[in-house]
Order: sequence, then structure tokens, then C-alpha cells
Amino acid sequence: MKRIGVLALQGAVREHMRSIEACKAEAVAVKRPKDLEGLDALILPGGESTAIRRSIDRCGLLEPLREFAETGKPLFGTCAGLILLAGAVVGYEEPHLGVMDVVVARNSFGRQVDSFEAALSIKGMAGAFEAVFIRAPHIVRAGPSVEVLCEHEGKIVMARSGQFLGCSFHPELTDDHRIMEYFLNMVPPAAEALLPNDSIYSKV
Ligand SMILES: NC(=O)CC[C@H](N)C(=O)O
Repeated sequence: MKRIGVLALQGAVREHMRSIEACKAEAVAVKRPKDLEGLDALILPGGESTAIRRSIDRCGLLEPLREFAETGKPLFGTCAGLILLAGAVVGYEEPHLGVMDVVVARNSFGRQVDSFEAALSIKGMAGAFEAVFIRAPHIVRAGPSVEVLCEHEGKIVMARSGQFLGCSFHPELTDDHRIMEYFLNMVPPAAEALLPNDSIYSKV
């Protein structure tokens, strides 16, 4: 079973854990550096990026999270989580983790509309995805390694760059688990699963 961590400092943590479990994977709440051990992938949930960042610093998680990214394991940032992953944030001198080759802007969809729903057309996905946006950011600029997976109102709201997946909205707030399944498919199968059944290695 794949072990998927959810950074559990603030924000939509339980909803992500429920979605992971609905996809038959194990969900692990990450609050301390040692919780990162043995994970196959990690989700940075939505919430408030400045508040999450403060907790990351308080818990001594900034470097451990960067080291986790350096292992090449998949990371998925939703909304504030995307802001945490981004290489740069418009109006800020320093990024947070700064690991994904995108520039993001915060609160991109107007002041009046704090939250809204939209039927999105996502690359490679049949049928619309009903997405919930809450004071959502968007990707202003994407590096050459980035595959744009969805745009809304001409703004990039979902993208992948190798091990990194990011979206502006909250897929965990709906019962549609297709984006979670997409993310879980970014986790390579366990080494033993690749061995043929009669392999001598499967007996040790
Ligand atoms: N729903 C969210 O995660 C909102 C993100 C928030 N506006 C931020 O800038 O961090």
C-alpha cells in the first residue's frame, strides 16, 4: 500500500486524508520531521500559506521538506500548498520551499468572490471536474519543464513538473477522487511489485 503524507499543520488536512483513503492508500499526518520517514509521496494542503509557513518554521520542517523534495518523491500542493512549492511568489522576495519551476500570484480571482465553483476541463481527464476555489492563487509563469494541465479564465490553475503537481483549487473538498488518483499514479510501483512471481528475490 502506498503511504502518502499530508502536512498537518493547518488547513484542509482531514479532507485530503479521506480522499487518500478513498483511493486505497494509507494516509499519514505529518507534523514533525520524523513523520516524513517511509513516505512514498507528500501533499501540502490548502489553508493560509503564511500561517502554514510559520508553523513549518516553528516545527523545524523547512529543511526536512526540501530534503524530501530532493529525494525525487512526488509532492502535490493544493492552493496554499502550491504557493509553498512555487519557485517564486509575486510580491515576495523569497519563496517558501521554492522547489517547483513556477511563479505564483496569491488571491488571483478578485476580492468580491472569495470562493466559487467551476467546471474545469483538465488535460487527459474525460469529462469536467467540478472544482472549488477559495481565495485561490494561479500560476503566472511556468518553466520549460512544466506541463500545463488546466486553465481557468485564461489563468493556469493546474500544472505538473516532473515529481511536482500543483493546483489552485481544492480537489479534496469534492467526492471526485480523479486528481488524487492521478497523483497516486505518480508514485512508482514498489520494487518488489516489479519482480516476477517466480523470482528468487520474491522469496527472500
Ligand atoms: N484556499 C487556500 O489555500 C487559500 C490560499 C491563501 N489565499 C494563501 O494565499 O495562502
